[in-house]
Amino acid sequence: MAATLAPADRLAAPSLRLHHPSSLSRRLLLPSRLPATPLLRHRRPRVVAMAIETDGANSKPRVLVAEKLGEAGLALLKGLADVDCSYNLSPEELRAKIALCDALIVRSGTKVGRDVFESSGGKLRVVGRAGVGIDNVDLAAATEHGCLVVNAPTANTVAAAEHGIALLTAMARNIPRSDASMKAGKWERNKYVGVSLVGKRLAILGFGKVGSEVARRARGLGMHVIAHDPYAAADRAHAMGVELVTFDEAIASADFISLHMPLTPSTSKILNDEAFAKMKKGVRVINVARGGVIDEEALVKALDSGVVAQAALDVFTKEPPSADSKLVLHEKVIATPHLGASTVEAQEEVAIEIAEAVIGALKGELAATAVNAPMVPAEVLTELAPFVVLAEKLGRLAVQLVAGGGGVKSVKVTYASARTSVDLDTRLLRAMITKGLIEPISDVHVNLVNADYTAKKRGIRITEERIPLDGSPENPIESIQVHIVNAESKFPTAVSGTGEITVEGRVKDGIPHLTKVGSFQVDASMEGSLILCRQVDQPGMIGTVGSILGEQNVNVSYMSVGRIAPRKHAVMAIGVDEEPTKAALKKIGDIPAIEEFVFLKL
Ligand SMILES: NC(=O)c1ccc[n+]([C@@H]2O[C@H](COP(=O)([O-])OP(=O)(O)OC[C@H]3O[C@@H](n4cnc5c(N)ncnc54)[C@H](O)[C@@H]3O)[C@@H](O)[C@H]2O)c1
Ligand SMILES: O=C(O)[C@H](O)COP(=O)(O)O
Repeated sequence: MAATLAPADRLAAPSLRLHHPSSLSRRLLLPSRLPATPLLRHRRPRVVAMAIETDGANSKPRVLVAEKLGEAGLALLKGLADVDCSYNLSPEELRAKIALCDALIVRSGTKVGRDVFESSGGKLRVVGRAGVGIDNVDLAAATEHGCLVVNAPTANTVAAAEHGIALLTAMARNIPRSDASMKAGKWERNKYVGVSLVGKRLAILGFGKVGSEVARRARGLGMHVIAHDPYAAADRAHAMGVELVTFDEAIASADFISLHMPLTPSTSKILNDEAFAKMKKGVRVINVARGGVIDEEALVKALDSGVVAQAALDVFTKEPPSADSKLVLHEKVIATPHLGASTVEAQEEVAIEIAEAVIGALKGELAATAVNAPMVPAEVLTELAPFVVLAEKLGRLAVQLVAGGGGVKSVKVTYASARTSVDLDTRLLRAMITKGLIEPISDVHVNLVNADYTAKKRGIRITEERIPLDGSPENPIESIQVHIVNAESKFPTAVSGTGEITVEGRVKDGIPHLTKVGSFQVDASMEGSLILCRQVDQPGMIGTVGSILGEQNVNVSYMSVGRIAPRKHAVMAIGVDEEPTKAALKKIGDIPAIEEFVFLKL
């Protein structure tokens, strides 16, 4: 009985060119030779495999570093690539340069929009965001163009949290204004009376990496910390002495509100007129997340009305804000120019983290921290490597069996495995089957990033099923079957009893083997090219076909015959190293006992 797996929409999709599968599998097995940063060492790597084609065997990839990056990261990049550090590029300059670059590294100051991907002409393979927030990168456009986006998600967490606390305390004690007053020669002790933090209620909105580090520090200051985060685990919060509450509860009861969520369509302007109206009068707001999560006009009104007593802002909807920004100039606002990640230590760590991710991607090794591709644990990737090759070859084979070559709308993939679906991560395999299905019939380069997107765009629905097997789950997969549903075949024998074009493969001694075509069992190692014949099962067929190929100097790498019953019909799979001429193929087709035959490239 087949168990249905999760739907095939788990991949975001676009285009890194994968190398030939056999080289991909070698790459998947290669350990990274790069030094690990302390942070990376503590993390369990989640990875996505992809490989980059460069222009020639000796040419180095070219990396454009468009914003200042720490020296240690630059040094790592220079070990592999030609590095062009060009800062403060105009959008036109960036578009002009990008067509020459395999990778682009930015911080939050560079907008990497659709225009950038379009201008790259397909050369750009990876965008590295040297920081956390990827709201300045058009992820959909990256995915559609098959460009991997990686970020550096952990290296600046502490720096951002420390900056949040610095803003909170500086605001509460009027440090910036009293400092400015003193520098102006004044001594205004009564004017700058602050508020105490101890016992005050701090609401953290977004209890992720930065939010929880802020919470930890605020607890140390004696604050009562609550948090709102629809996706955070209550027990993790509880263990830190933080209570998770609803959004309304958080904003209505807080003395201080600190924002730590990403900017997304659902968090955009989450603090708006309506939200400010629910707040306790005299609340203080800190934002080191993204300017766009606050409706800045609404905040100015709330400051003017006294609902918000003070605001401390590191980030702005438009960066830099205009010189006459009412918000920045407001006397109740303290502002810093997006300095959350800007410590010496964080920038070195960020630079190393992003350089490693980009280099990994450029080498076709394991790229950690992919944002727009499924991330598969390294051990799973290694274990599945031979099946990755098999999966692509089965897809490639199946689509070549379709009459006309293009009429694929529905594909069913069946994995026979002793593993439960929870223990069998098939995203990589599905992506590679998709690659195999699409590349022979189009000029699109399919990879792990764009596989699902490309399939969807071409109207191909891919569903997955698992056939549960008894026995040891040590071998992840016993066999993979690719079924093309509702399609005519140019080799009708490939159509199984259920009416689908069916091919099945297994991995034997690390080598992918074709084990079934339609209802016929065969055993053919999947290398080079393949001739499939259906013939009357009679003596002399192997010799006849073999001598036609021999006359043409075509080397036969293997032959395998599968039959239903003696002297009835048989299917012969013949592996060939060279492509036979049309004349040779015609000669084979003209053998009277041959009923159907097809030549396939693997
Ligand atoms: N100012 C800076 O220099 C600086 C530095 C680092 C990070 N940041 C920004 O800080 C933010 C948080 O970074 P992080 O590393 O903690 O990210 P994170 O992904 O670890 O945490 C974000 C949290 O926000 C939560 N969230 C998502 N939608 C939410 C919603 N509607 N309401 C409440 N919570 C929601 C998520 O569940 C997640 O737990 C990001 O916007 C990042 O770009 C800024
Ligand atoms: O999202 C981030 O990592 C921070 O906002 C830091 O941005 P930056 O790299 O531009 O300092």
